Amino acid sequence: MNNVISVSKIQTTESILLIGGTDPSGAGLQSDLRVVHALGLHAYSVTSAVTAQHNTGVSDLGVLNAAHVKAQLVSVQKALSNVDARPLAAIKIGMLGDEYVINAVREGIELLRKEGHAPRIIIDPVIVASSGERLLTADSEIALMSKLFPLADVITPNLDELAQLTQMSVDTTRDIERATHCLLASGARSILLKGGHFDVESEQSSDYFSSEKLNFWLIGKRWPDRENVRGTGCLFATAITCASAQGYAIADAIVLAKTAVSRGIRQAESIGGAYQARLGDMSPHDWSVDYQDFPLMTPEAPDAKRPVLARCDTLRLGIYPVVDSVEWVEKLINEGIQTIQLRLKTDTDTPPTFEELDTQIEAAVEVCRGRDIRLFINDHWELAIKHGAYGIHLGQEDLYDADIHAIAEAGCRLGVSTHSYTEVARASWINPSYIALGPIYATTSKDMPWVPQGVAAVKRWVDLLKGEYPLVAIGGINLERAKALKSSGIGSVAMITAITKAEDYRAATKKLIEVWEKE
Ligand SMILES: Cc1ncc(COP(=O)(O)OP(=O)(O)O)c(N)n1
Ligand SMILES: Cc1ncsc1CCOP(=O)(O)O
Ligand SMILES: [Mg+2]
Repeated sequence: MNNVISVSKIQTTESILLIGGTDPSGAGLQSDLRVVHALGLHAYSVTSAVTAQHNTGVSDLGVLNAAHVKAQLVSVQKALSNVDARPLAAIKIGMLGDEYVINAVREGIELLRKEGHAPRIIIDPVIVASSGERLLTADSEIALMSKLFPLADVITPNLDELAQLTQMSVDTTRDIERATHCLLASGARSILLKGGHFDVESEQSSDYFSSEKLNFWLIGKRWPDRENVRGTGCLFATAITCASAQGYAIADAIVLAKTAVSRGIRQAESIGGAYQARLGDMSPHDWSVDYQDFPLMTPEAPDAKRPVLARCDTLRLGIYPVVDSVEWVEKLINEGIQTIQLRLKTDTDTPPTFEELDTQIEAAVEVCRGRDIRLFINDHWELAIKHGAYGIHLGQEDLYDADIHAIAEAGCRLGVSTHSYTEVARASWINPSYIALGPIYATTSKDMPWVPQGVAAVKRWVDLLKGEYPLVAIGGINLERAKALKSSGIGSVAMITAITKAEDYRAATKKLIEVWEKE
C-alpha cells in the first residue's frame, strides 16, 4: 500500500493547472474552478474548447486553434517563473477536442517539465458528452492515448469512455475490472473508472480503481432524487487533482475526491432546470469530510456480502497494552487492565511453532476467562476463533488472507489497523469492532513506512468517525502523550514500550489508567 503523508503535513498553498473546455451550464472548467475554490486552492486555467450545452445536449462546440492553447500554456509557465508563484503541484486535463490541441498540451507539459516543474497529472478523457455528442474527434483518441496517457498518474474515464477506449463491453463488474486493467497498458500509472453511469438502479454508486499494486472498488451512496447533476465527472477528477496537489497518495486522493462528489451531489440544487453540485466551503486541511459521504472500499465486487462482526461492549476501550506472552497478560490484568492484546509474531529469528502458538493463545484465553477482560489476539485469527477469544486484531495486509466471514460467524470481534483514508475506507467496508489509528508518534517497536500522524490528525479522525467505531491510537504512546491524546476525544490508547519496558510496569500501568480514567 502507498505511503501516506501525515494529515498535519498536507500542502494548502500549492497551485493547480486546469486544462479543459468551458460549459455555460456548469460542467467543464466552470465546475473545475468551483472545486478548487471550495478548497481555497489556486488554479491556473487554460481553455481548450468552448461548448454550448445544457442538460438537453450540446448545441455548439468550438475547439480552439492549437496555437492559442499553446500561448495560454506559455503564459502559465511565465506566471510560474515569478518569485511569488505557488509551486505547480498537479495538472488536470479535461476536454481537449482534437489532436492538435493534444499535441499542444503535450508540448506545454514538456516545457513546464524543462523548467523544473514535476506536477502530478490527472487526465479526464472527455470523449463523449452525457447526452451522446462527441467532444473529441474520433481520429484523436489514438493521439490522446499515445501522447498523454503515458504521462498520467490517473486517468478517470466514465463507463462509455472506458468502453470506447478499450473497445470492450462494460456491462458487469467483471467486465469493468477487465477493461480497466486493460487500459493500464496505455502506460498510465492508474485508472479510476467513474461508475456514476453503472448499475444506476443500485442504491450505491461504485467506482473501480486499478494500479499495478492496488485494485479496489469504492462504494458511495447514490442520491436517486438528484438526477443528472451536472459536472460530477469533472468534479471527481478535479478533486483528485486537488488532493494530489496537497501531497496525498493517489489512492487517498481518490477516496477524498469521492467524499467531495458525494457531498456535492447530496447538497446539489436545481438551478435553471439542471442540478448543480454544491460543495460549500471546505477546509483544505480535512476537506470538512462528513462520514455520510465517506465511501467504503473493497477489493471484492461491490455487491459482495459484507461481514456482520460482533460489537465491542463499549466505545471506549481504555488503556490497551500490546504484549508478547501469557505472563504479561496475567500480570497486567492483575493491575486493572481490561483491554489487552496478545501479539505473538512469527517473523522473528526464533519463531514460535504452531503448537506453541496454540498453547499460548489457549492459556491467554483461560487466564482472562470470567474476568470481564477484552483479550484480542493479533494475527492468529483461526486460533483465536478456536479458543473463543474476545477478539482478533488484524492489519490491512492480514485482511487479504483472513476469512472475515468466519470471524463474524464465530461471534469474535475484529479490530483493524489503519494509516490513511484508503485504509479507513477499507476498514469501513468490513465494519470492524474497532479501528486502530497509527502510528501517532514514531515507534521503535515495529518498522513502519508511515509518517507519524500526530495529535491533530487523531482529532480529525475522531471528528470524522465519532460514534461509528471505538477508536484506538497506537505508536510511541507514553504517559505524557496519553495525556495529550486524551483531549482529542479518542477512547483508547495502545502501547508496548511504555508498559513492557517501563522500569516499574506496575507503577506505569497504574499511572496510565489513572490519567485515562480521570474525568
Ligand atoms: C491496537 C493495535 N493497532 C495496530 C496494530 C498493528 O497491527 P498490524 O498492522 O497487523 O501489525 P502487527 O502488530 O501484526 O505487527 C496492533 N497490533 N494493535
Ligand atoms: C504494533 C504497532 N502498530 C503500530 S505502532 C505499533 C507499535 C507500538 O509500540 P510502542 O507503543 O512501543 O510504540
Ligand atoms: Mg498483523
